[in-house]
Formats: sequence, structure tokens, C-alpha cells
Amino acid sequence: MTLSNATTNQRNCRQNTTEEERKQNLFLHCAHLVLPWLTPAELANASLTCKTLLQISKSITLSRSLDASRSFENLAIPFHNTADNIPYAYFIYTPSQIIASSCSQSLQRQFWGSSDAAESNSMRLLGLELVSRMDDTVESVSGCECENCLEVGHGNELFGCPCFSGLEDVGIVSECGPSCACGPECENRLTQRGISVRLKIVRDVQTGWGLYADQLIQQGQFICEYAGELLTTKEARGRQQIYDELASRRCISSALLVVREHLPSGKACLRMNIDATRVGNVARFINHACDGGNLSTVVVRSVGSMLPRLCFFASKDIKEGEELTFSYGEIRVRSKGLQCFCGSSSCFGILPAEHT
Ligand SMILES: C[S@@+](CC[C@H](N)C(=O)[O-])C[C@H]1O[C@@H](n2cnc3c(N)ncnc32)[C@H](O)[C@@H]1O
Repeated sequence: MTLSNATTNQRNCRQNTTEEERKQNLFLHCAHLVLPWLTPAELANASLTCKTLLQISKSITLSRSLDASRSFENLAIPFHNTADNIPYAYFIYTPSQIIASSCSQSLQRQFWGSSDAAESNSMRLLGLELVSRMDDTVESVSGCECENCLEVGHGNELFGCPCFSGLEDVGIVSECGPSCACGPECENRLTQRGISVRLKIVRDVQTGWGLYADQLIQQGQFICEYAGELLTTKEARGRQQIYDELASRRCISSALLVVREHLPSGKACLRMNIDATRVGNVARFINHACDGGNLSTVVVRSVGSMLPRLCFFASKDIKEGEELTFSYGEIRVRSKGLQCFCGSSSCFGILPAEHT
């Protein structure tokens, strides 16, 4: 071989290597873009194809298990499982209520689990745009123009803002909203700033995933909203039938909540059907306790917002590591009623089911 032949071979070889590297980098880049959109079953299939995809799938699974909220909340909410080998629960995350019909097309899947923070952030913002937030449904009512919405009086009572009415004891609270001049930092928007207590999601063999306190929580502290798809009663009835059927075969853990607001006369004046089964937030993991648990539910109205929101507050002091629970409602005898494992001394033995 002559000297010039050898040099040409070396150059071809280097060009081939660079081309191989370029293809490999492109493959990696595409995999990092596509795999976080996959469901667990699709991810498992992809991981069987080659070592590279197996590695990426593993890192996606780890990052999913570290934050159920996909950075939508202020604090990460991790999954913990020593009961079996399921690393996380898969669903589409929304930090606030959404209208079911508008999300059915756009929210079939969600970007979740990339270890690249920049990519994750831009995809999260894209996800937020896809979510048609209830904040957009604004009534034309005039709100407050206070400089300081809530002032503390001598007896520690709050007063000042006409929007404020704190009636937690009867389960209704009114907050400043989109029609008010005050901004997001206003003290009378407690439930609008997202989750501010550390929480975790723990798996139990009998009750499945459950939401737990990861710090001491004081009585009266705001925990989270019950976010999900807002359904018409007709839609809710249809979905409940399907969920009941699937739940009796242990194929699904449904999270369809019916909220009724009552007039002092006892008559129901408002009914909300919130389904967090497919699209929801961490409240979908709150299990039932026959003794009422440690959470109370409060209907929160924000001035100018058309629809109220259902929020959870601590009904007593809650220790770090304690499970957060509330009562799903009255027990009703059903042929396919699920067994209750709440463990309280007043346990009825059967899970309450909604009259949808
Ligand atoms: C809103 S989800 C709560 C999260 C659920 N544990 C999960 O794994 O996704 C409601 C479902 O959780 C289960 N569950 C909740 N409380 C329970 C209890 N006290 N005993 C047994 N199962 C319970 C039932 O399967 C119920 O349909």
C-alpha cells in the first residue's frame, strides 16, 4: 500500500466514524424527545428493543417516580413503594380543574420523565397550554380594589376585603379572584397558590396508592384542590357505570367525586362531578376513612370565577408520615361494593359509592 492510499483510507474511516456518531447522536436525541411521551406499557415495549432504549426507559421511570406532579406543583411529590414492584401510577396531571370535552383530544398523553430540565420545562409549559384551565371561565362581576385585602384585627380576626368570607366550618370559603385588582400574592387567595406542604404517595397492598404527609401539618392548613375533569351529570353517570364494572374486576381505581352544595334548607343547590381518574392531581390518591379521616372538604368560590373548586384542609394536626384521608360519603348497599380497609374502629367494612 502506498502512503497516499493509507491517508485516503484513514480519511474515509474518520468520515465513516463521524457519520456513525452523528446518527447515534440523532437517535439518542429522538429517543429523549419521544420516550417521555410514552405510557408505561409502551415504554416497557420500547425498552426491549435495545440497550440504549432500556437505559433511557430506566431513567424515565426513576424520574417519574420522583415527582408525580411533573413539576406542575411547587414541591416534588414522590412515589414510595415497598408493597410490590409498581414504581409509579400513570395518569395525566392537571394542577386545576379542566372541562372534560375540551381536553379529550389534546390530553391523550403528557410529557413526563425527562432528566433534561430545560426540555422538561418547555414540554411542561406546552402541557399547561393544552390544559384548558377553569380560570379562563370568568364572569363579568366586579371584584375588590383593596390595597391590602386582609388585615388582622385585635382579636386576630381577619377583616377588610369585601370578597373575604371564611366559613370553613360550614364548608364554604370565598376568595379574591380574576375580577379583583389584587394580584396572586393577595392573602385572600390561599388555595390559588398550589400545594405548599410536603406530601408523598405510598403504596399499600390493600388500599393501593395513598397520599401521606411528609411533614407536620397543622389543623386548618390548606392541603390541595381536588383537580380533574368537570363532567356533566350525564357523563358522570356513564363513566361511573364503566368504572364500577372495571373496579369489581380490580382493573381500575376510580376517582370520580360528586360534590353537592346544600342550602340551609337542606336542598342541594349545586352539583359538581369531578373525575380525576384519567386527568387529575395528587388528590386522586386520597383514600377513604369511615371515621372521616383527617381532612375536611371546603367549596371555594373566587370572585369572578364561574365555578367553585373543591379544596382539602387539615381537620386536625397531622403528623409526618400519617396518611391523609377523608370520608367518601354515606354507605349505600351495592351488589358490587368494594371492601373497605380503612382500619378505623368505626369501619363499616364497605366503601361508600356515589349516587351518580
Ligand atoms: C380516589 S382512589 C384513591 C387512590 C387509590 N388507592 C389508588 O391506588 O389510585 C379511590 C380508590 O382507592 C381504593 N380505596 C380508597 N380507600 C379505600 C379503603 N378505605 N379501603 C380499600 N380501598 C380503598 C378503592 O379502590 C377506591 O376505588
